[in-house]
Amino acid sequence: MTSRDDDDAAARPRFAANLSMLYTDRPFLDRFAAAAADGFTGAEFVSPYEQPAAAVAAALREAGLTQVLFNLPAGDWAAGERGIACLPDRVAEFRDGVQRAIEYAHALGCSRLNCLAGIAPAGVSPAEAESTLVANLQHAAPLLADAGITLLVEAVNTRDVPGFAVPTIADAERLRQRVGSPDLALQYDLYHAQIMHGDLLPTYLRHAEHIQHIQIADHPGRHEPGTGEINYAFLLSALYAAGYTGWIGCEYVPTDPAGPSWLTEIIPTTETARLTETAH
Ligand SMILES: O=C(O)[C@H](O)C(=O)CO
Ligand SMILES: [Mg+2]
Repeated sequence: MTSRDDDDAAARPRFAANLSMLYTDRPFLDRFAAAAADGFTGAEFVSPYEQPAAAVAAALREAGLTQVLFNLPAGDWAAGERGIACLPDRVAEFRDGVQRAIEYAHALGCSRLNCLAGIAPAGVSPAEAESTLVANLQHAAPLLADAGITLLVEAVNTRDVPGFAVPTIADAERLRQRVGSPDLALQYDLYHAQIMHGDLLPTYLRHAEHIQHIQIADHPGRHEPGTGEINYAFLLSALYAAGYTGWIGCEYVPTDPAGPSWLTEIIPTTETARLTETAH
């Protein structure tokens, strides 16, 4: 497995709008067209399951977007759940969710699904939560691979989500190795990584071989690039110069009433790409 997205050999950024965070002033199915009008070519979101798959597929098709990613069913989001994969008493629900996710992914032509590990509840030891997570991923990864879908696991920062079972990408990589499946890859969310440890480009380079999807937002605030401390002009150039050819999921809370003008302002340049050579 490599970090390269084999369906597109050209090293140029491709941006997917996260429709759970962007365009939230309109109904979910209307967000696809809004994203396309603003220049996004892909879509991702937390969960399509509240809508019939055919309705989501029609909105995607009419907008001319590629469905890049969504999550396996992640529990009761409104109640604060952020995945159920590490919960020992939810294994049957997790496994049902894998089948449901495959159906939606096929309807949407989506080839990546993210597993949110969840928050280990009080009364469950870290060892038991991790064994549950490992067994669930060992169950899901080959099923998805047979369906033509790559399973990803994402680290989420523990300031926003206290107790999240996979806090850093190094933890995600240890988990990937323990699962031992060639069909499990990593999702690298730069916002979460900035909060947990920073060192964003060297961290990418350390794990590049297994990273199949990247998400972005600035910090602090989780707003669009250009609003905080992360130098996305440099980073995006450097990621692609280092061989990443996948999608960039734009998973941020927008503040600019004019829309995503940063998309045309942050354009990777050969000058910043050159700097990656010294970043290893
Ligand atoms: O929280 C995240 O970063 C995940 O990517 C997600 O899907 C929940 O928004
Ligand atoms: Mg994310």
